[in-house]
Amino acid sequence: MNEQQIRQALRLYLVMGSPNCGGADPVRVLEAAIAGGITMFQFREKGAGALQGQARLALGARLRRLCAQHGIPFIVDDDERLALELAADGIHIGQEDAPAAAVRERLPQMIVGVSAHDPAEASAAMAAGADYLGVGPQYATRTKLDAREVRGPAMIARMREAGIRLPLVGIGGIDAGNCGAVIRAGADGVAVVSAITEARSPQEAAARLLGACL
Ligand SMILES: Cc1ncc(COP(=O)(O)OP(=O)(O)O)c(N)n1
Ligand SMILES: Cc1nc(C(=O)O)sc1CCOP(=O)(O)O
Ligand SMILES: [Mg+2]
Repeated sequence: MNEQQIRQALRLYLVMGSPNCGGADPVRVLEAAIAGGITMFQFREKGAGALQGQARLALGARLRRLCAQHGIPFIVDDDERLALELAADGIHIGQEDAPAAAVRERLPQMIVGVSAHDPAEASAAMAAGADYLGVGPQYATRTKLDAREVRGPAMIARMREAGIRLPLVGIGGIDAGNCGAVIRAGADGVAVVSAITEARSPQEAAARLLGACL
C-alpha cells in the first residue's frame, strides 16, 4: 500500500482480541464492525484470558480470512512471528517492543505501525521507516492497563507543528463524541477498541464513528 492508501485505511481502525469481546465471538464482532464500515483491523490478543499458542493462531487465521474477503488491511500487534504465520499486511509495535528499524528490516513487505507519545518518538519512528504512527492515549482508557498518561489531541497537533507528516492515528478512549477533535488536531483517523467491541451493536457503533470522524 502506498502512503495515501495507508492514510485512507487508518480512517476507522478497529483494534481487538477475544478479551475485548465480553464473551461474544470475535469473528461475529469483526463481521459486524466491517458491515459498519471499519477500514483497518489489528489483531491484539492481549490481557486477562487472552488465547495462547494454537488457539491464538486459529482465531487469528479466522479474523485474517475475514479481512481478506472484505479488502480490510490486517495488522498484528507486537508479534513478528504471528504476523508472518498469518500472512498479515502489517505489524504494530510500541516503544517497549522490538526496535522499529529492526522490524522494518526484517519485514520489508509489511506495513509497520509504531506507537509514539511525543514529537521525538515520532521523528525517531519516521527515521526508522515506520509507515504510520499510533498516538495515545488521547483520552482515559480502561482497555490498556499500562497506558501512559493522557496526551489529548493537543499532542497530535504538536507533532504536526513539529513537521511530522507520516500517516497518524489517535488511540485511547475514543468514541463518536470525541473523535472529531482527534481528526481536527491532524490525525488521519482513529483507532478504537471498546467503543465498538463493547457496543450493543458493533455495526451501528462503527457506522456512527465513521460518520462522526469523516
Ligand atoms: C494503532 C495503535 N496504536 C497504539 C498501539 C499501542 O501499542 P503498544 O504501545 O505497543 O501497546 P500494546 O498495544 O502492545 O499493549 C496499538 N496497539 N495500536
Ligand atoms: C491499544 C491501546 N493503545 C493505547 C495507547 O495509548 O497507545 S490506548 C489502547 C487501548 C484503546 O482502547 P479503547 O479504545 O477501549 O480506549
Ligand atoms: Mg506493543
